[in-house]
Amino acid sequence: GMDVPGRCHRVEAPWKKLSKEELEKQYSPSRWVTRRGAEEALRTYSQIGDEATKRAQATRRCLLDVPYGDGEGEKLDIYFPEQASEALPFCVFIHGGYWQSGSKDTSAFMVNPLTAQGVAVAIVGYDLAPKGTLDQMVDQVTRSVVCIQKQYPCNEGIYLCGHSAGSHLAAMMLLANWTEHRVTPNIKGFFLVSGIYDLEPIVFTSQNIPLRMTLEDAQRNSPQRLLEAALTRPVDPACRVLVVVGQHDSPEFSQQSREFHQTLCRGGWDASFEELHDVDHFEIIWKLTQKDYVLTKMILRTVLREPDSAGPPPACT
Ligand SMILES: N[C@@H](CC(=O)c1ccccc1NC=O)C(=O)O
Repeated sequence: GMDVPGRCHRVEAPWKKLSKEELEKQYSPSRWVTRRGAEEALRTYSQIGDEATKRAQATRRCLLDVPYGDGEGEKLDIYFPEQASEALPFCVFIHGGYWQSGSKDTSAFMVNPLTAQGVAVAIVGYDLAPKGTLDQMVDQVTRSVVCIQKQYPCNEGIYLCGHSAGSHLAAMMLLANWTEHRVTPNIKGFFLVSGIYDLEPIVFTSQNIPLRMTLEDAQRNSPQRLLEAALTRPVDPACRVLVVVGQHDSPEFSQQSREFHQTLCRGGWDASFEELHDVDHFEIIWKLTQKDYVLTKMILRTVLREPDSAGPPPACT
């Protein structure tokens, strides 16, 4: 109908006007790569992740398969800087793969450049669909963060980084209720890379076959929707949120990131948005293996920013 000025109305989401074929294409990241074919892009992504993980395990002190729960898939890997210390910043990475592919064992992209600068990196494993549901994955990531806080109570900040579906899981931590876990993680920042924040359109694509999400499941697990509805302000106003998307991500992915950033700003979060020049959905993350890549530098600049000396000393047992 006609928009009534001054009235409260919701604009129909643009994706609802797309044909089934177009919606499927918008939510198929590999169909938007520019320098190689779809298959080759996916193969290269796995290969670079695999090599980076082998290199990290061969050259860094690490704890592999640390359980954060009783489930088979509830394990994380932690990689440490050369300089041993209890008071380290931690970057926690949640891999992508549409909640149905990928593994912590092939996702140590950022480990070498970050640990070289004194940042510990944790790579989280979680139960993929169809074994895991969205609700279970969100709970698993929540418990993995709790586990790191309990294991390293003197940490100098926990920074959550997620890619694509992993960025969705990371974003859900903006809304986590920590009180039931009897610990509040020292989360100081989020790096949300090429993520999906409104899951509703996914329900109508082939990606939903193994996920088996109902519309209610999608709504309950959409940080975009939850943040719009939340009346709460961020617990820590100093917590930074960086929302990034690749120039060659699909228009729908780009729009999801822009809208989520706007909603974060309206909710009082210290959020910024960047579209990264000349990278696609996969290059944006595999280039984190390079210390001079723009996103590697953004992460390091944020994590290594001078610690706040004005605040109270960290409660450390
Ligand atoms: N079949 C998907 C695969 C995919 O989307 C993907 C693969 C690896 C890492 C992240 C991905 N996307 C979102 O989580 C595609 O069309 O590219």
